[in-house]
Amino acid sequence: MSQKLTFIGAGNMASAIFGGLLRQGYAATDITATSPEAEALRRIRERYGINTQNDNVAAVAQADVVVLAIKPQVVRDVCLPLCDAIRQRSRPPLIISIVAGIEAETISHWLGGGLPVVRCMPNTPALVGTGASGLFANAHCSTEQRELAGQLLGAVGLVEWVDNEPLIDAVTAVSGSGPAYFFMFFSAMEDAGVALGLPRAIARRLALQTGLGAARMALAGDKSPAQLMRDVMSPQGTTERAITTFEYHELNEIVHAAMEACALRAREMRSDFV
Ligand SMILES: NC(=O)C1=CN([C@@H]2O[C@H](COP(=O)(O)OP(=O)(O)OC[C@H]3O[C@@H](n4cnc5c(N)ncnc54)[C@H](OP(=O)(O)O)[C@@H]3O)[C@@H](O)[C@H]2O)C=CC1
Ligand SMILES: O=C(O)[C@@H]1CCC=N1
Repeated sequence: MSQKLTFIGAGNMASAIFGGLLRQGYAATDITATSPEAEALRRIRERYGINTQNDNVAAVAQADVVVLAIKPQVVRDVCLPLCDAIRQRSRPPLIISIVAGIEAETISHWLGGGLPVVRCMPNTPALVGTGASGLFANAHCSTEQRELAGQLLGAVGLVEWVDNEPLIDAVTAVSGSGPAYFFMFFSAMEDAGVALGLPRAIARRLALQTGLGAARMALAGDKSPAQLMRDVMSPQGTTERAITTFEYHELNEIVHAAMEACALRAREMRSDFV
């Protein structure tokens, strides 16, 4: 994979992906990131050793792959000025958009139309090589471009393809935003552990290790998470009491409502920011 990658935007998610790629041995000299903030670019250069640019037009000129890693609010204003630079290319770059909500066709249109676009919904654990990304390729993508996008995101974690673009909103609700749900749950477990008398540092380590162990165990075996939950519950034991309490407070309904709201917000962004 010696493709020239340009990240438009060098924030949380871009640095999680290029940080993960660098950890996998991707050449720093093949990665460029852009930002309007000179100070942000200096920090990125110092920390990651990649190329930086404050001129998006110049940064896309030589790129094989352009990763759009800016906020949905600014994506239109960032894309429109890139249109000429992309049109002038004999072979247009592959566009990978990680922007929540905004459709591949809209992005292609803003960049000049008829472009190969892979919409990707990654997540921040990409930074530690344990990301989970959902990908959708538009009809202009070649098999090689699909494979390239899969390899790039695959270097930082799990890749799952969907063949229906609206499903990217569902991916956003499960894995794109998902790390935040677990961080919230870990934080709540830590606080509850402290309330029960544990030192905070110990409560945190126990909660995090338990999450890691539970995920590893579920991934390693054939049992469903629901079955694994039942396996922990001894009749009339402690876990049963905890699970009954979660059920009484309708945890399942809360999770459904939160994830529906998440997917709905992704859909709303199409009208808010287009
Ligand atoms: N964070 C997450 O967990 C995930 C985010 N996403 C998507 O990734 C995208 C980026 O999110 P995230 O990384 O969290 O956001 P950040 O705010 O951390 O990063 C966005 C970056 O874009 C920069 N930027 C703003 N304007 C321009 C411009 N004209 N040219 C180049 N760069 C510019 C910002 O610079 P400055 O700060 O100076 O304005 C900032 O560094 C979003 O569209 C989001 O939907 C997808 C999956 C997960
Ligand atoms: O909150 C957001 O809008 C982005 C998209 C998925 C995760 N963060």
